[in-house]
Amino acid sequence: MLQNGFRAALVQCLVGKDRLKNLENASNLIHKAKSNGAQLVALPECFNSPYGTKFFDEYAESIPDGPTSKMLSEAAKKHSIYIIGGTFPERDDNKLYNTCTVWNPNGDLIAKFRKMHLFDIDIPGGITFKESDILCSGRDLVTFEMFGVTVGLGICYDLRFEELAKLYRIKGCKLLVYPGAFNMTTGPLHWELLQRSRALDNQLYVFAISPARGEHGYIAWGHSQVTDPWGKVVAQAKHGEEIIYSDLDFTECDKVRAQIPIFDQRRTDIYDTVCKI
Ligand SMILES: NC(=O)CC(=O)C(=O)O
Repeated sequence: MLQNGFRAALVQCLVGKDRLKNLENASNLIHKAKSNGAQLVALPECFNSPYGTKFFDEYAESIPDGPTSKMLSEAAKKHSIYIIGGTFPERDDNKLYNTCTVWNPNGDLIAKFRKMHLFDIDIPGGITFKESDILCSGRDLVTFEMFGVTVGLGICYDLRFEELAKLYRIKGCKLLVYPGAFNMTTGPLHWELLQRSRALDNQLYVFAISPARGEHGYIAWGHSQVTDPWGKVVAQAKHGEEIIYSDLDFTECDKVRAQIPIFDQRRTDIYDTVCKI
């Protein structure tokens, strides 16, 4: 255990159409990350299925009953680590969600976050995507504790919404984790910039974990990334299958917060960010 934090591994796995192969591959990469000292392993958005509205229904599982939950729970327990299980389509009460699950070293499900802002965009000549054709959006901010640190969850498009990140900062988070699959249109300009912005605005670590870039269907940008509370990119993957590691030191959050105290300097007498839950 590091003195002021822990070692994290971001697993940028390649995802195909075969659910069981996807699970086996993720499980092998989790094993590898643990062998390299990871205490937290994080997976990408839609790691058990291709990313696309036509796939969500077919690959959806109820949580924690399906094979994807089972693999994540068993891997967390076997390796005695925390796992942020990327996302997979969740079925609940005949509705579908894009959902992130978190598992503790006993294999228990300790958090579940449903994508709050659905990815509905239309860039002519670039990309058109409408998650809301099939998915419902989540309504809850979700945090959990690990090694004394409060962690907040978001998924991909949620990264674009500063209000969500600010609410997590207000709730005491020092790490925000976004499994995400940006694409070849938005990825080059926005992926790194958005993560650095959320990290700098809120003076916390940000993780974003992408699938590796495939050749068919929705092409993910890749470049999974760790950004520190100063807004510096401290680890970044290329676009293929890869694991990146980062030794986190949460005293960096305390330092930047003390040295540049923007949180206490906010003019909440003029404006405010209100958490309604
Ligand atoms: N896939 C997403 O949810 C978001 C994305 O690709 C983008 O915001 O760009």
